[in-house]
Amino acid sequence: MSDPVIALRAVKKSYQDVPILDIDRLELPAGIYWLQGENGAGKTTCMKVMAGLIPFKGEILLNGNVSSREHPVQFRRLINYAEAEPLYPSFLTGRDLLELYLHTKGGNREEIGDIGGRLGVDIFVNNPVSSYSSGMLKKLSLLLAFTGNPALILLDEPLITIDTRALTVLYDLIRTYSAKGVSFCITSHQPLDAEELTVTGTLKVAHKNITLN
Ligand SMILES: Nc1ncnc2c1ncn2[C@@H]1O[C@H](COP(=O)(O)OP(=O)(O)OP(=O)(O)O)[C@@H](O)[C@H]1O
Repeated sequence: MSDPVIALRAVKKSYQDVPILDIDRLELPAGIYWLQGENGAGKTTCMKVMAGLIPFKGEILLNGNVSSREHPVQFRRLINYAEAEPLYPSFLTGRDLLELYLHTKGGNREEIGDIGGRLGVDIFVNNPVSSYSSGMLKKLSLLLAFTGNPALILLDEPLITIDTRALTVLYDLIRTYSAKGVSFCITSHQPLDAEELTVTGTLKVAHKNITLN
């Protein structure tokens, strides 16, 4: 059997000594996962931990052997994260950020250009992000999440604020990338459209733990 795309081992996360996550073991085979939980349950914290963006105790393995502890650079190259409410330095343009991501994460420039066009990011990509609406920021963050060659893409509340045309494009992108072997973990308080996406499983965050159904 193939290695899980992500495996959490004894992962603990606290903020100022307040425990938020305490996950003994979680292994996810490749697929598309819907991460559920009440407000404040720890979904965003879990994504930031998985993405290696905030300190935590324990270890996470990607593709069976890339360790958050031992191979932090390789680890971050294999996982992309789009925030629920993205914030970028206001003086940068979307193009600056895109170039930075393509430079650091790599990936197919032509493909990213095509996705930018489909999401409608190309229209405003040369403007400073300070001029973006919340939906424009969201579209940019989603585009950035598809740069590089990730094994796993974490999308935090991707359905909110984007228009219906972009939503259709996003569902199509998730299906296409999933067919190419990329896994997804998606938080959404709204149900994911079952006609657009077949999820592999649902993950529930509650009582500091995550369970897979
Ligand atoms: N930087 C921080 N400092 C202290 N506490 C934090 C911090 N970020 C989050 N928390 C706390 O951690 C808990 C989990 O927050 P988190 O944002 O992960 O929840 P969530 O499941 O994503 O919630 P929501 O559905 O409302 O977005 C909450 O109790 C929150 O108050």
